[in-house]
Amino acid sequence: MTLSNKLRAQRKPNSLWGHSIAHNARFSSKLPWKETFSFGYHENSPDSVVGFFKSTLGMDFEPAGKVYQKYCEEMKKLALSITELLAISLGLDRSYYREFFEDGCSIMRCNSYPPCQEPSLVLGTGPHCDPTALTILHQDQVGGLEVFVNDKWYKVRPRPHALVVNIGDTFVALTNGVYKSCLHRAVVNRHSERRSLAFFLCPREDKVVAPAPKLAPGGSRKYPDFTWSDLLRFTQRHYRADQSTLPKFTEWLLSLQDRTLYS
Ligand SMILES: C=C1C[C@]23C[C@H]1CC[C@H]2[C@]1(C)CCC[C@@](C)(C(=O)O)[C@H]1[C@@H]3C(=O)O
Ligand SMILES: O=C(O)CCC(=O)C(=O)O
Ligand SMILES: [Fe+2]
Repeated sequence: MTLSNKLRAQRKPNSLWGHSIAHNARFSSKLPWKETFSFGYHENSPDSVVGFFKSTLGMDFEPAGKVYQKYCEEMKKLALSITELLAISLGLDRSYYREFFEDGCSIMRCNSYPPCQEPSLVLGTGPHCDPTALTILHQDQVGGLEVFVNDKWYKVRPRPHALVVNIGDTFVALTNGVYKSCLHRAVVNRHSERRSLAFFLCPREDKVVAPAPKLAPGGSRKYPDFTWSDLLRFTQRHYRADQSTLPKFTEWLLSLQDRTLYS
């Protein structure tokens, strides 16, 4: 993407969609050493991705838009199939989460991590759990994704034709904490640019995120009901997603409800 196209596709304030360099329009410190290009995918609008590419980048990008449209269609199918396995693992009907997510608008993000002369001083993407439900990541062969397990960072080595799948915060709340979201980050290197494609499965914005009754015996709830729109807005306007997004969001939401209750 040329500089003029990056400027044309620049992410607008309070919008997730478009091109961003280090998120410098949103953050003033700990800027991520990366560029991103993000857009939404909704299977009910079959040319939404192609339309976005053409409108933000011009007619020359129609072929690329068609490729990403097809990619998103396949990622959505795969993500819904993975939710069936997760439902079965929890003793729920296999279509339980498929029905919850199938009419959602997912987020597609292209990450580019330029090489850095001082890689130990920066991070491509800082430590975080994805606020979304499920992430399917395709990374190139450069390497840089790391997960935090048992108090240590481990490299997730790239494997040709393999995808990385991780659970996000929304799925934690949907399972009342039975599943945990994966803490991860992306480091950079001195010599090569690294690229990754992240497909984030999300429910429709007005869907209420609440666990199946079977997962909250006796009404024992770890998280309040919320909509995906509530959590998305929290990450875009109030809090930079990190390893504590869900507890901080819960605190924020309950304080809002208290204020509303007693105002
Ligand atoms: C809902 C989202 C917010 C982020 C993009 C999607 C899912 C992942 C989130 C993010 C990548 C987590 C790390 C921090 C973040 C600010 C980033 O580095 O891009 C997050 C995204 C965002 O807020 O734009
Ligand atoms: O690029 C990667 O390997 C990870 C990116 C990521 O975690 C994200 O975009 O949420
Ligand atoms: Fe992530």
